[in-house]
Amino acid sequence: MDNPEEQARLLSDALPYMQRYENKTVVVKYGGHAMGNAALGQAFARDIALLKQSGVNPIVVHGGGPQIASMLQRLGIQSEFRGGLRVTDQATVEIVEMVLAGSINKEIVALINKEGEWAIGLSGKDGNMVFAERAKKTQVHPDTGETELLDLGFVGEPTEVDRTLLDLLARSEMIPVIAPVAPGRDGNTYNINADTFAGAIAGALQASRLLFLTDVPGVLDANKNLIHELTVAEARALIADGTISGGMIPKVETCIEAIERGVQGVVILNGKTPHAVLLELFTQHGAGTLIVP
Ligand SMILES: Nc1ncnc2c1ncn2[C@@H]1O[C@H](COP(=O)(O)OP(=O)(O)O)[C@@H](O)[C@H]1O
Ligand SMILES: CC(=O)N[C@@H](CCC(=O)OP(=O)(O)O)C(=O)O
Repeated sequence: MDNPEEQARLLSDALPYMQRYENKTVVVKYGGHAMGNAALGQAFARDIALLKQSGVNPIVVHGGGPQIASMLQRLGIQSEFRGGLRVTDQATVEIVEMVLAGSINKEIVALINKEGEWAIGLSGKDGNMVFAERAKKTQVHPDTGETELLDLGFVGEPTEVDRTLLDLLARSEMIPVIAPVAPGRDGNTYNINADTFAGAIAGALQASRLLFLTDVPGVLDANKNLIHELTVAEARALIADGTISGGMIPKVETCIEAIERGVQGVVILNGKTPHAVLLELFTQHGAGTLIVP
């Protein structure tokens, strides 16, 4: 773009938004489906670097469901999902930790560092940041109609979040990049759904924004049109009437919980749109669905 007038207009439109988020914490959940190709990954890393350079305190929580699936397949380990969560035995949790806290985490760190920033890769285990307990998910048995506890193995729910390390990093040049794995007080390692993990971190930090980068433009209505803004009550109604289904249910439920914990606004947006994070935070109309109290 060479037109100086257009450049000036863009800058003057963006500046008030940049000031609005100065010194504010923004948690970005980078989903495995949003990690498309190398160019998109670099555009994401650039957005995170630019947020830090604009005075925002960005925190990245990443997933990696598809990447875990392909590694399990390569190793010949069967895997299944119940209630949207991966049933995780001892062999699986070792692979989950290896893929999430090992390869994916370091790839994202390297991409951000390539943009001239100082990212640091962590999991819930570092600095006693997160402790988890065995997830207590229930489902209604299709034959008996009784509510039963799902046996998901080492799938965890965050029960304690200590913000000491994250507060320290916020005062430094470092950008935390966190894998959703955490220890239990029982000595086990737990696999935590990345949306749930990001919600817990954003809640503990009372974040200004929590962004969920996925592979759809946001929450879609019954006619598949993007809904730009939803209240908690409207979101609940869309779950109840079936407009929101599948993987979008736990995502929207996590949004609602995060708002109830004090996060000011949660956005679901398409991570496959280049520079989705910048467009969401620094333009008037944003890019996805904003869920507000
Ligand atoms: N109302 C809806 N609006 C948007 N997506 C929906 C809706 N209902 C169900 N979905 C599904 O939810 C999916 C996103 O959830 P999920 O696959 O778990 O994302 P991620 O892996 O990024 O965490 C979409 O790809 C879409 O198929
Ligand atoms: C318990 C559980 O299901 N954990 C997820 C963790 C990764 C994740 O959530 O990744 P996405 O955000 O890319 O889906 C898993 O094993 O796939």
